[in-house]
Amino acid sequence: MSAPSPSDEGRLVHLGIGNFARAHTLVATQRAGSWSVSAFTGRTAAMADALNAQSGQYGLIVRGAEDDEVSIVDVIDEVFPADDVDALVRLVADPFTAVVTLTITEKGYAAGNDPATSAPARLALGLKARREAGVTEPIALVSCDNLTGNGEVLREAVLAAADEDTRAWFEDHVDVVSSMVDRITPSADEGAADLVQERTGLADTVPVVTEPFTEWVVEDSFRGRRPEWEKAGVQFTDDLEIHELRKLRLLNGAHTLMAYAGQVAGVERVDEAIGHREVRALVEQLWSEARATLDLPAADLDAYTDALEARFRNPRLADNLIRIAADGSVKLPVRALPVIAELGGPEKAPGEVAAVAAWTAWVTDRVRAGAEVKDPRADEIATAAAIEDPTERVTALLALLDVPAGDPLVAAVVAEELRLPRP
Ligand SMILES: NC(=O)c1ccc[n+]([C@@H]2O[C@H](COP(=O)([O-])OP(=O)(O)OC[C@H]3O[C@@H](n4cnc5c(N)ncnc54)[C@H](O)[C@@H]3O)[C@@H](O)[C@H]2O)c1
Ligand SMILES: O=P(O)(O)OC[C@@H](O)[C@@H](O)[C@H](O)[C@H](O)CO
Repeated sequence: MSAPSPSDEGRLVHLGIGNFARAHTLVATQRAGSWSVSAFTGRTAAMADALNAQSGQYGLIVRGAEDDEVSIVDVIDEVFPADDVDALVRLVADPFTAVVTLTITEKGYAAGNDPATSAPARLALGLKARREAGVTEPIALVSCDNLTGNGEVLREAVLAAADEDTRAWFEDHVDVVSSMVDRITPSADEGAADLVQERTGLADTVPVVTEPFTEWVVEDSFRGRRPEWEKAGVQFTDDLEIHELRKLRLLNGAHTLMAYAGQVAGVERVDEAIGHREVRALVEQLWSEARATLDLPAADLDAYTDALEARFRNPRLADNLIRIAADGSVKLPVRALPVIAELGGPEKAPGEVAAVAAWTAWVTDRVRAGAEVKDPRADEIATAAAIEDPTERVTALLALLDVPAGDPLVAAVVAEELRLPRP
């Protein structure tokens, strides 16, 4: 860990320094070279303490189907806890800072206007300070979360929390950039720290395990400085939407379905879920529906889903379904429900209906077993899942996804729950 080097061309501030940013966007930033990185945790101080104790370095294990490649990533200058709002305000106001990237999870964008609990609100305070400091160079805010139009979602969240003068200043001084990110990054397994120590000598309490595949497609809309991410294979485009939809509907859509249907069927990992005959059949069905909404050549989509299947089958990645199962109430409304609507209703989209039914069945099983459901609406989910009558229970659960009572999806989900594979 160090101060910015005199040869650095700018500073990137990252918000939400979890596993994914350390496996993907920060690796690309290291490869681009010549940029200083300051990072913030999303909520607790734990990752800041851990990374600062090892000078910002960490081990990266790229886990292929056959073997591991281990290296040290050394791109971070300093890590701050999320509640160090003064540090964020100082860094965003500093003209040397030109880019802010975010991996704050989907729910982080709906966290409201209180800087104590909302990253977009903290960013709004930083932008206010940048305006007051008279900085003229545009700063780019780059969302790297799994949301359609993630830049637009970020813009709305920041503007909702900003004061009137900053809102007026925003368009001329802030670029909000959407991006599609892809690299499956599970939680590190217990042997990861030993492997890093053995291969690199680094005593690492927070190693990262990821897959060999990596893709980052970024909207080409920066007016100010940015890292030369092209050097790391990043693609820039004027038409991001199709890249986003392809990835979110085929990869994340299948992940979401497997997360719930796989656990309901009694398996724990993604490779087990895709290897489960009936769960795999549901994934095939969901893919055929999602493909019908994507304006891409069939051959490209075949190649994409074939590659996805191989990635899901990686027997060494050990990606636990419970990781992917978090926050269903936030993801299903932007992932499954739009495909159901675009295809003309539940009867036209049984694979997407299965994803919703697998969620209602899974949360019901968890609540009744007294197990945790990680979700910003966990309390409401617990109340709804405890209802005895299946139609009333599904109605109450789907209301949390903004599906009105009496919608045809309710009956479709009640029926589909009974067809889901069980152990
Ligand atoms: N892991 C992957 O395979 C992967 C791949 C592509 C994209 N992503 C995106 O990255 C996000 C983070 O994934 P990860 O693997 O790093 O998870 P992680 O659990 O390792 O890290 C999550 C980060 O988000 C922060 N966070 C959580 N809730 C927040 C909130 N309400 N407000 C602000 N920050 C919050 C956490 O503090 C942490 O820094 C995902 O939600 C997804 O949108 C992940
Ligand atoms: O939290 P989600 O549902 O957006 O994502 C969970 C996984 O699908 C996700 O982390 C993938 O591993 C990732 O999107 C692959 O690039």
